[in-house]
Amino acid sequence: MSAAFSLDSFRTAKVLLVDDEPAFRLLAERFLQQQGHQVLLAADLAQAKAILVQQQVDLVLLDLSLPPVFDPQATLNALPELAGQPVIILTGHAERELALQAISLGAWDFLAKPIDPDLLAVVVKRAVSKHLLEQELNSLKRGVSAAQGLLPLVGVSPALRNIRTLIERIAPTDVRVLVTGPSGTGKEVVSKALHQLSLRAAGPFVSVHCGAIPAELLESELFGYVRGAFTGADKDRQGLLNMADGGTLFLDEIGEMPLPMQVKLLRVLQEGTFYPVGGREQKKIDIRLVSATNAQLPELVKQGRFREDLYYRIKGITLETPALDERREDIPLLIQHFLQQIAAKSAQSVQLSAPALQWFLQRPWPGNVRELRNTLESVVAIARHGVVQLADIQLLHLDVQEVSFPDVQLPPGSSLDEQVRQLEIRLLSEALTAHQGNRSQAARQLGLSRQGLLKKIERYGLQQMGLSD
Ligand SMILES: Nc1ncnc2c1ncn2[C@@H]1O[C@H](COP(=O)(O)OP(=O)(O)OP(=O)(O)O)[C@@H](O)[C@H]1O
Repeated sequence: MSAAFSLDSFRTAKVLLVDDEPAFRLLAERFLQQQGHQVLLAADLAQAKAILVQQQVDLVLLDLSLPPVFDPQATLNALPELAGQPVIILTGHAERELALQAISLGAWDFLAKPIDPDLLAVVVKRAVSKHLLEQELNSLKRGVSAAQGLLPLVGVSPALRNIRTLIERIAPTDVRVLVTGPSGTGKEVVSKALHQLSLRAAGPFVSVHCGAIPAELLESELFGYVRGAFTGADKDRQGLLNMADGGTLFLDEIGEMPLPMQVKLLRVLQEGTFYPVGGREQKKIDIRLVSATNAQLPELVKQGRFREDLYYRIKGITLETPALDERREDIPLLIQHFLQQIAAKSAQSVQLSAPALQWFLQRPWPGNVRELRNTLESVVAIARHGVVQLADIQLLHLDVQEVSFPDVQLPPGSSLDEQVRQLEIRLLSEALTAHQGNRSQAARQLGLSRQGLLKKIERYGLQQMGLSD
């Protein structure tokens, strides 16, 4: 095991002790401090929740019988609100049944009072170590994704750079995000990146295509149902909301959600609770909501097809993924990225001949990145000897005549600097794509020193191209 995982190298753990007996609090506090933990004290649930709003702790020690009602069941009902760190239940012998129930509700362990200090020390250390390890793992995962520059989100255009920066800033928060843009521009990729870089990365990412599920099924799919709720419901079934608990719920094509369902979703977002279809037991969930649409939601609001109150609830921060034709400098990188993916799947290298590459670079892509990817996959499938020729493309696209070299179309009205930047990116990525990411060969073709090429690669963020020496 690497040094990064050694438990001794972890920071001091924060333990929150919730117990109404002042003498027990005092003794337990001293004992836990001697064990090297930092201790926070609360006499009831309200105090405990107030502390948890203010700061993160690594463990909660929770007495079941707390003021003002001293009802262990009431304390148990609050367990989901304490999720986020392990909870150890402290209980009298008579409450053993309740303690077992607590474990089934997600508590980490339970200790019977009077408490054996040695046992307390061991159980606390085990729970705290687990929590710190999980945190370490999450931060390593986030670090890896960040170091890879959000690899799944390929692109060097200003729009893509902007989206990447925003993702890095807002991913660790729970702010709701609405991703808008035409079909196939990467809205789901953006949503997944938000999840991967969030504190919820170890939790589930549940994707729901609101337009693909028939209106009459959407409610039971989202909320789940109880046995007997309708004909055919022969047992309880969890809904997608429940499955996303602790993670991210991605509502794709939210503009297609039927109005009655919008009302129900609004209630979940306002209260954080819902009832399964036919059920009486309220469920509580902790999700981060990311929604996506290719529709103009404000237009749908004006037409009365989308609730205004829901629009403002889901909007949070809006990220826009532009059409591929508005950021054509991303095309060579995307081609290289998809070629590498195809090669990894088929375990053999694939490349485009120069005319084939030009065809890809010159063509409009109304279906955006999805169309580019599908087209690439289909021409690679019919190519021979691992090289796609223009003739292969002609077999599938009868309109292919010939391609012109070099074709440098730049957005009208852009400044000279911007035109030079785009032209450089384009020529560099074309050379790198033509040589399958080999820097030395690309430098030779461009008449640059290797060092000069490396500098430009760094300046334009072209490291994403999967480079070799
Ligand atoms: N920037 C990108 N980097 C890498 N792959 C991308 C990028 N953008 C899109 N893709 C790929 O393009 C395809 C379409 O992307 P995605 O499904 O995220 O688009 P979308 O905008 O959500 O589409 P729709 O509106 O139809 O649901 C996927 O295969 C995805 O992996």
